[in-house]
Amino acid sequence: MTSSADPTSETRLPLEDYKRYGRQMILDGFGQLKLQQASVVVVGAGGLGCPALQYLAAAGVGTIGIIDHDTVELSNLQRQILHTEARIGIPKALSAAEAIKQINSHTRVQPVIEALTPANAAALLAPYDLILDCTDNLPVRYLLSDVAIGLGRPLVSGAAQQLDGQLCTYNLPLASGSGTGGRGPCFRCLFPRPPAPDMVGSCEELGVLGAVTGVIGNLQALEAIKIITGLHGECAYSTSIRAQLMTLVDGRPSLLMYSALAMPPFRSVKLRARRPTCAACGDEGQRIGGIEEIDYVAFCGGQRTDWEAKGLVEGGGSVTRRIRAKALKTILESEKSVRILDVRPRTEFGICHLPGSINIPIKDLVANPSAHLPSDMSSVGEAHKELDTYVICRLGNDSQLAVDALRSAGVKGNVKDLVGGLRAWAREVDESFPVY
Ligand SMILES: Nc1ncnc2c1ncn2[C@@H]1O[C@H](COP(=O)(O)OP(=O)(O)OP(=O)(O)O)[C@@H](O)[C@H]1O
Ligand SMILES: [Zn+2]
Repeated sequence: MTSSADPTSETRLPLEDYKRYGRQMILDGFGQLKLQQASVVVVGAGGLGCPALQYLAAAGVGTIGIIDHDTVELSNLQRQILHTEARIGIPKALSAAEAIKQINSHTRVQPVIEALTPANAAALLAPYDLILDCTDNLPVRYLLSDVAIGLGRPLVSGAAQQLDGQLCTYNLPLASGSGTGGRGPCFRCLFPRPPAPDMVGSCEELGVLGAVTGVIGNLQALEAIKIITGLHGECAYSTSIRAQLMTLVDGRPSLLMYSALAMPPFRSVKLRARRPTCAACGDEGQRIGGIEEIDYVAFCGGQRTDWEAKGLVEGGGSVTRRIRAKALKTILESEKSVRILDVRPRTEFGICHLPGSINIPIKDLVANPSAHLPSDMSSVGEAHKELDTYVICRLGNDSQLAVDALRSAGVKGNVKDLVGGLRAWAREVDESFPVY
């Protein structure tokens, strides 16, 4: 009998593993033992983390860490496929751990119910060979990139929103002689400055299709498996995955972009080499300093409080320009004629809307306010036409922009927007109104 299916390994796999993993072990150059000896940490057990965890566990990664502070909600189940109706309300890290143990009872699963922060990141991530960024926000993306450099770990980063996604591996060890300083670029090399906060939206605000996060999460697991097993390039077989990572990877990293409706749906952009002046990984230039001291949220332009971000409070706007749901209800129940302008996209208006409301999507309204107004609103100044107007949207942010646009177009009369949007309407006035 031969000593092992992995010709260079010193240790043998348990007998049943030949059966379990045989389909992948016969792939050219595949190192099952390396997967078993590897440890991978997945930060975020949401839309990307769930599919990634599922494939990592099924493929036989020996140790898997799961870091997430959040709990399972009903709105997660459309895409966060490891969680179930029965586990709503329990921490995602525990729910995902339970699910992957059912797939592979041999996996050592290490759930951590904590948010990754500058203070705890290095300690939480250090035990692992490889890091997967499956989170959904920019401050954590920068934090993970900086910590990955400090620890010398590759960082497989995914992002998905609406029908699009991106995949990129940062700090990837390159084959010697590639002239790129031994490692691929970090996130800061490519994005030294974060985009303006207004350019960044969440899945809650912009939407996302579950199968799209599935595509990117799967690709993250695949990248991790390629790096660990040596499929990424010429591999000097070693029982120590960390030692191996220093030498094995061949080829330049690239950014993979996926767009479900495009043809072809995948595009790949070769990344520039590591920037010598990068504040995080560069040899020259200013260094970022101690990670624990960095305020990543402020670096990314600050963060509106949750309440403000969700449009539930007045924010900077004047109170006289806004109305609360209960007050709007009283007005609608009175004899007074008013105009309700709903500025959500047409698809959302089609899902549900208030009776008698008119739909003018915010994009159309802002692009050319006077061209898209209801006909009686464009003839400004005629007293009898000056109906009171109430502008509504989903969360109460776009409606504020719409009021500004209407005023700048010269619309007079009483124009207010609904604080908290239709979300507040459902909560405060009509519980039967759909929340989405
Ligand atoms: N600093 C962090 N540490 C650990 N986990 C994080 C951190 N920041 C974000 N996450 C997690 O990353 C995951 C991102 O997944 P996703 O966006 O699909 O979920 P979500 O935030 O529940 O979605 P939704 O926007 O619909 O509420 C979430 O589970 C979130 O809790
Ligand atoms: Zn860098």
